[in-house]
Amino acid sequence: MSNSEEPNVTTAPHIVKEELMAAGKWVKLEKTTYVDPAGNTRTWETVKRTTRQTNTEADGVGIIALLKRTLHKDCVVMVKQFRPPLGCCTLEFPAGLIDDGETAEVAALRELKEETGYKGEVVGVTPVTCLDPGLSNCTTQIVLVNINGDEAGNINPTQQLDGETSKEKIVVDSKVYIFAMGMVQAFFKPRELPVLKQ
Ligand SMILES: Nc1nc(=O)[nH]c2c1ncn2[C@H]1C[C@H](O)[C@@H](COP(=O)(O)OP(=O)(O)O)O1
Repeated sequence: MSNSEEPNVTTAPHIVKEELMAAGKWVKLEKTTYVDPAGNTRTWETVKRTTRQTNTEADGVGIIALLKRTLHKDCVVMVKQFRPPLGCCTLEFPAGLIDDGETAEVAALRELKEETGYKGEVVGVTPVTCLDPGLSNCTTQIVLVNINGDEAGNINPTQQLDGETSKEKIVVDSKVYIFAMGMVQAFFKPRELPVLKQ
């Protein structure tokens, strides 16, 4: 009890119900009824993928692949592709959905081969991370991969991405942008935190 004798009602925020509003083959829209941190019952419009596998919390994988070659600087492999939701090309890390029965590691090596032609070796994997939590429950695991660029199969890799990409507008994926900012920071100001100026 507080001094004013009012009961101190604290409610942990939680989901009350999820109602289907519309569904397609790949995604669905739900009305999520929830109790917010102040104890108020509210609704939210939530997008979900229909493809999430039962044995994983992640919808897909993103792949940070380092191409390592003798007498070359290491390169980070990226993919330029036309993305229908944006109507233009994007610059992204290779990525894709996790198929039935796959681990994040297996999905990452398969998607890397499909999208870039490179055969890699997994060196690390993150926990499940969210992608756009104000819109969707979509999640990804980032898989770190090394590519031995001196290996015969990795010298002239062949992509299996559809069609031509345009040379016009390109939107950079936020994960790529933040990664690049981190690299610049680490290279040019390794002792300085970007927000907490010393
Ligand atoms: N939201 C989507 N709408 C579609 O019409 N089709 C979609 C959506 N998401 C995925 N896909 C299709 C397109 C591909 O044929 C397959 C596999 O995609 P994947 O390569 O695993 O993932 P991305 O490279 O990130 O598209 O799913």
